[in-house]
Formats: sequence, structure tokens, C-alpha cells
Amino acid sequence: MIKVGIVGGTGYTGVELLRLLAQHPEANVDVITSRSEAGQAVADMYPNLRGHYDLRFTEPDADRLAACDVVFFATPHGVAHSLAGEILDKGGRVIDLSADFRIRDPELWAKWYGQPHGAPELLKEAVYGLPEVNREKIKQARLIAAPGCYPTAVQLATIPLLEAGLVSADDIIADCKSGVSGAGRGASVGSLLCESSESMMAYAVAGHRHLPEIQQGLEEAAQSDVGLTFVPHLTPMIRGIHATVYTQLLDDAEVDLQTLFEKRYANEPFVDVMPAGSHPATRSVKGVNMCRISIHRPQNGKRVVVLSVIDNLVKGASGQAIQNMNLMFGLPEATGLNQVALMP
Ligand SMILES: NC(=O)C1=CN([C@@H]2O[C@H](COP(=O)(O)OP(=O)(O)OC[C@H]3O[C@@H](n4cnc5c(N)ncnc54)[C@H](OP(=O)(O)O)[C@@H]3O)[C@@H](O)[C@H]2O)C=CC1
Ligand SMILES: CC(=O)N[C@@H](CCC(=O)OP(=O)(O)O)C(=O)O
Repeated sequence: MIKVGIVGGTGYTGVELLRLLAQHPEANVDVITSRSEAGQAVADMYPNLRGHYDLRFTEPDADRLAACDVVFFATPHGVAHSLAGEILDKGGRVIDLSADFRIRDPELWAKWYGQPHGAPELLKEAVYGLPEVNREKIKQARLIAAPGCYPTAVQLATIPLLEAGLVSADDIIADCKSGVSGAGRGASVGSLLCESSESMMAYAVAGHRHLPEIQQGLEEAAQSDVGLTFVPHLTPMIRGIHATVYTQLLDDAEVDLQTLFEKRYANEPFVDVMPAGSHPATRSVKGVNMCRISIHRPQNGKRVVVLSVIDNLVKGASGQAIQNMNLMFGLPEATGLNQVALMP
């Protein structure tokens, strides 16, 4: 059994880790931290977990966490900077769901996150945890930077086109919609029912902190600079990301984009390339570790439109983190991740 520690167990990604790990046959949660709820039983705070956990929140303690085989950080950015190094030094492994180790350049990170990078010495060994790109590195890693929710949906939609050199890398548009849980449990007034239901709005159009993360991943795939316009929107749903990616074919050559995507993801357990002409809905991935994609070429012109949906809390966070854990510990990649999406 893998002994698991979770830092930040009261947030949405923390409780989602607990929900998924409750059904994982090879992992057991030993330590779960919360400073505000220390002493409280996990199942008292989250009744969906009654009967699954006999565990209480504790204060974060590096020694107790390092005694686990792997520690998930489900915390705001900056927390893993201060604790991950100590856990690694004591022999633990770390999967960070926050943005702390996703961007390789510490100066760029500092610019977008508005504070100095707290652990630049760890960046060399941090592996970006997108299994569809970095599977072999993940298997050897001690420190995983789990990708953000928007970056997961956008990169999976775009990477096959850039790897094949078929589209113009200097003009990519990612128009994205997110459910409100993406803002976390401690979110501001804008996430209240009265503020966010029956309405939809764009935000951070001038620049969202996921922009440099997406750009980094797309530039690796393209092996060149990438020009990206990323516009996130808040939509009145609890879970889900819908990304619509617009790119332009470099020439009129007859290319079978459907086959390109099907081949690229043929062996991927958690990417579903849907039949040509499909329009995937966010509810088709609700609660599951899956990205469903469809590829369109309207009127057979040069414009390529790729639709990509994930559950922000699963393939966009906690499910993907467990997928990484499975790879790090030599387990079948889909262990504990075979749920079926909720309908309706
Ligand atoms: N929500 C989403 O869809 C996604 C979120 N993420 C990222 O995952 C991380 C967690 O997100 P989410 O679950 O939404 O966040 P929440 O705001 O819902 O929860 C944050 C958790 O971290 C704990 N925490 C806060 N500050 C500290 C600290 N200084 N030291 C230790 N623990 C702390 C909190 O508990 P307490 O204060 O009691 O200790 C709480 O349990 C964030 O970095 C987020 O950006 C990534 C992908 C998707
Ligand atoms: C709806 C909403 O507010 N979404 C969040 C998503 C950020 C997030 O989850 O951050 P990381 O993936 O970087 O950890 C936002 O736009 O800030």
C-alpha cells in the first residue's frame, strides 16, 4: 500500500483527492492537513466521505508528511515552495497541484505570481506532470508539478497540431470556459450563487497566470515560439472546463486531422478523440479523469477548431495527480481512475 499524505485537505482539490483515493486499491491516506480544521474528523466536514475514512485533519508537520511515500500539495501557490524541499530531503516524494513548480523560469514565475520564487533550486528536477507528454520522466520523478486545469484542456487540444507542424504557431486562440469550483473553496464574492449563476463573463483578458504555462507547453511541442491569445470565462456550472482552440492550417494540403489526433492519442487511457463532427459536453466528463476532444475544419477551410472538455477537479487537478502517482509507483496508470461520468 502506498502511504499518502495530503496538505490542504479542506479545499476542493483536497476533498477530490480523498473521493478518488477512497476507491484506489493500492493507496491509503495516512495524513491529511488543515490548519483551520485541525482536530476535526474528515467525514464530519465532508459527509460524502462517511464510511470511507476514519481520519482527522492535523496541522502540517514535515516529519509526519515525510514518513508518507508520497505527499500531495492541494494548497495555494507558495506553500509547496516552503515545504517540498524538506520532504524530499527526508526521502519523500511530492506531487504539487499548485503552480509552484510548473514554470521552469523562476523570474517568469515571479512576474506572474507577484512574489519571488521560493524554491528555484528544485526547478531542475521538477517534472511537468502531463502524462501524454512526459510519461517516461514522470516514472522517474521525485517532484511532480501537476498541470493547471486550463493548461491541461488547451495543451491536449493543440499539441498534436503543433508536433506535426501543420498549423501556424504564431496565432493560436484558446477561448475557455470554467466552472466556479476552479476558483477554489476560499474564493471571493464573485463565486457566490447570486453573483455567478444566470450570467457569464470573461476575466483576465489582459493576461491570466495560466498563459505562460500553456505557452511553455505549446512551445515545447512546436519547437518554436508560440503566439497565444488565452481568454478564460467564468460560467454558471460547478465543475468543468470547455476549451475551444482556434488555429490556422499552414497550407491547403489535404490533411486528415481526425486520423492525426486518433493516432497521437491511440494509447492514451485518458484522452478520448470523439467521432468527427462531435461536440463534447462538459457533463460527459463530470467526475472522471478524461479529456474528450473533437476536431473541426469549418467549411473545409484553413481554420481548425478543436473542442476539449475536462472536469477541472479531476483531469484538471486531482485525477491527473493520481495518474502521476500511479506512474511514479509502477502501477497500471488507470488504477483507481475508471469511474463513469455522472449523467445527467
Ligand atoms: N480548483 C481547481 O479547479 C484547481 C485548483 N488547482 C490548484 O490546486 C491548489 C488548491 O486548490 P483548491 O483546492 O481549489 O484550493 P482551496 O482554496 O479550495 O483550498 C486550499 C487548501 O489549502 C490549505 N492551505 C491554505 N494555505 C495554507 C498554508 N499556508 N499552509 C498549509 N495549507 C494551507 C487550506 O486549508 P487550511 O487553510 O485550513 O490549512 C485548504 O485546505 C491551488 O494551488 C489551485 O490553484 C489546480 C487545478 C484546478
Ligand atoms: C474559475 C477560476 O477562477 N479559475 C481559476 C483557475 C486557476 C487555478 O485553478 O489555478 P491553478 O490551476 O494554477 O492552480 C482562475 O482563473 O484563477
